[in-house]
Amino acid sequence: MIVNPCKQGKDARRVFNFNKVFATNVTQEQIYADTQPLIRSVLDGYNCCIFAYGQTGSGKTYTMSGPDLNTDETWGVNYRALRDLFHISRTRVDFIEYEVGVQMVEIYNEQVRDLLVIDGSNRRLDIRNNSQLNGLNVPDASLVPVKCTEDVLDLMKIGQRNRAVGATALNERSSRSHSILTVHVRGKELVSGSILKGCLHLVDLAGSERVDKSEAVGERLKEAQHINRSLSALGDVIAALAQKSTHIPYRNSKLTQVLQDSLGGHAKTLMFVHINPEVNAIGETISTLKFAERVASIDLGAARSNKETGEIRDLKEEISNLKLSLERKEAELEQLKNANTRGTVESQRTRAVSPLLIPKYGVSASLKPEISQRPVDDSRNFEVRSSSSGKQRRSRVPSKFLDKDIIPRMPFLAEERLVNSGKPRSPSPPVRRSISTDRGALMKSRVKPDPTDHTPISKLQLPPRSSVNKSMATMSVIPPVDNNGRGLLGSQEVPKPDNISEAFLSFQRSIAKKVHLENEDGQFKQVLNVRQGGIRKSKPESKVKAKNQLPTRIPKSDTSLTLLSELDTGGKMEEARKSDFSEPENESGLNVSPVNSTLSVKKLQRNSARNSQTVEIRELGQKVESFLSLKSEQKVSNGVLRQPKEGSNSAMPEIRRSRSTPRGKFMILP
Ligand SMILES: Nc1ncnc2c1ncn2[C@@H]1O[C@H](COP(=O)(O)OP(=O)(O)OP(=O)(O)O)[C@@H](O)[C@H]1O
Repeated sequence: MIVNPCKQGKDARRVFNFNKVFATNVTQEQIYADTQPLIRSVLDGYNCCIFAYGQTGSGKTYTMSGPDLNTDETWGVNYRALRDLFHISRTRVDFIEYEVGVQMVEIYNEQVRDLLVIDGSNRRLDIRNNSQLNGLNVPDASLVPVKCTEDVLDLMKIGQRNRAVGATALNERSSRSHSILTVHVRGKELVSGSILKGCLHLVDLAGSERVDKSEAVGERLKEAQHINRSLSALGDVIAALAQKSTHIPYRNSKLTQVLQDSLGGHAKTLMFVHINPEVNAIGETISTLKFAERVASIDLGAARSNKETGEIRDLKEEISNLKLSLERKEAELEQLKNANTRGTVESQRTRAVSPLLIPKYGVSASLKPEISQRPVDDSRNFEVRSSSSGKQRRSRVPSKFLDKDIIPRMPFLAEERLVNSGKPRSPSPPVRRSISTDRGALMKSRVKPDPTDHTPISKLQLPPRSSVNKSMATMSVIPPVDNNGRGLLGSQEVPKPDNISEAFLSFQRSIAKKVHLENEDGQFKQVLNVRQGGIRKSKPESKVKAKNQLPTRIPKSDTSLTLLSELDTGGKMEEARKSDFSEPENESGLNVSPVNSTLSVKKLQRNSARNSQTVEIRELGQKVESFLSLKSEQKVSNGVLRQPKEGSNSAMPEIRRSRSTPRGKFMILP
């Protein structure tokens, strides 16, 4: 209870609640007695923090360090704590092996300085709040191992000599900085091998002061401002912690940064609050006690021991090793990605150059489907189909589509620019030009020809056109070439109908051989049935064989063939089929006159002319008409209808050619 003698009644009394109140007559040993459990906790692997707070001249340094180091009776908490620490560690020597190290820093004018230096250097130190450092918030500060109390005393003397102290009106030896003595303890349990890590922060804060009372000017005033500011930041942190705020403003001062783990972590924290018993200091006393009351309301939760069992340590080591391994793998993966990106771009260009790798209709087992099927000049679509991710897409995009942002950074294209400088470009169309330019560049980079030879890609000699007279299966691997023997690289052309017709005619011949009609009349009927969409009904075997030869195209082709045939002939073709053309199989055909047959063929001719196959259908009509005329003449002359065994072979190719027309046209549809 604080009694203000200047006031009367209730206003003169203020009551505060604390864990312990020490009167002016208590000894240093009595004060330390309540602190000792924390020291034991440090040896058990806990982090602890003891700091002294109060206005200037209130006795903080007296409590923490003591007035005289030469007399152990007046030793403060720091020495007593370390003395106890060594004493307790010695009692555990059979179970735990301890190592103790000491750091001592000060925060002066918002700068962290090492107090355990003997060369007088005032090096600024950085603060790193990392729980892995286990209290080493200032890792660059000197960490001096100590074995006994004498070692600690020697270090304390060094630290006190280095600490900034100045005389003010309130304290002739006023601490102008916050002093932090950190004791690091590491214990190893001899039986289990477990590791205990604890640290103890012993903090002697600089005292808050009213500048008008301390009469601080100049450097003292600046120090006082820094001190008050940092203590205000400490008050903000304490208030935020007390209110369980989501944001704790640790970073507002070096002091709160250094003490972050102790204030808001899993440490055991004790605060000595010093007040000045003088009546004229009652204002500062009441404000200090209010602050202390707030600090006392903070619930830090359960403290946590830093004890690592053998398993945990092994797991941590394993995690650490895995992290290192993962980092290495990621680095390797990154290198592979970079290499793959370069390789893919080059490979893409390589494929574009080779005529064997870009057939429009060919199928190569070594190629991916999207590559073999893509239209050569549709590189953008190809890219979309062949890429599953943006990265791949970017790496595989042909350069002509990305020349605005990627090409300038590619060295081999820069090389190309040098090669092509001063040379006119190929006169080919724009689309082909862009493609041929890339290919030409790549060819140069791969083959390394004579540097004076800058032949455009459009003039490259590609393999000559292969024969198409074998079968459709061989046709599928034919490199696409035009009539001049050049490859169809980058061209939007489609093969000319003549070539396809020839190729398809070869295929039809092959089909015809496999069907192997026994006689020419059978062949004749076969042709007619095909023309009228009846091949599936009359000769299902031939269709099956055809399917076996064309695994992908035939089914579609057959369907379309039927549709096209019906479209070509219409219902009138049915009449033609029932009339003269079924004559060899139907005895009633004897009644059909040549005139009717000719009329039927002419009707077929007219219907066909309405469609796109006019020329070939007309030719077919003419051939059949002449053939029927010949038959009519024979029939008239002999009076008996004979099957045309002789000479029919010579006419068959022509008829087959007409049969192949719709199928061939279907095949070249894109
Ligand atoms: N319990 C005490 N018994 C006797 N003297 C004391 C006691 N506490 C403090 N003093 C004396 O009061 C004076 C100021 O004490 P001290 O320097 O410890 O105050 P401080 O809070 O550290 O001040 P500052 O914040 O300015 O550093 C000292 O001369 C010290 O000897």
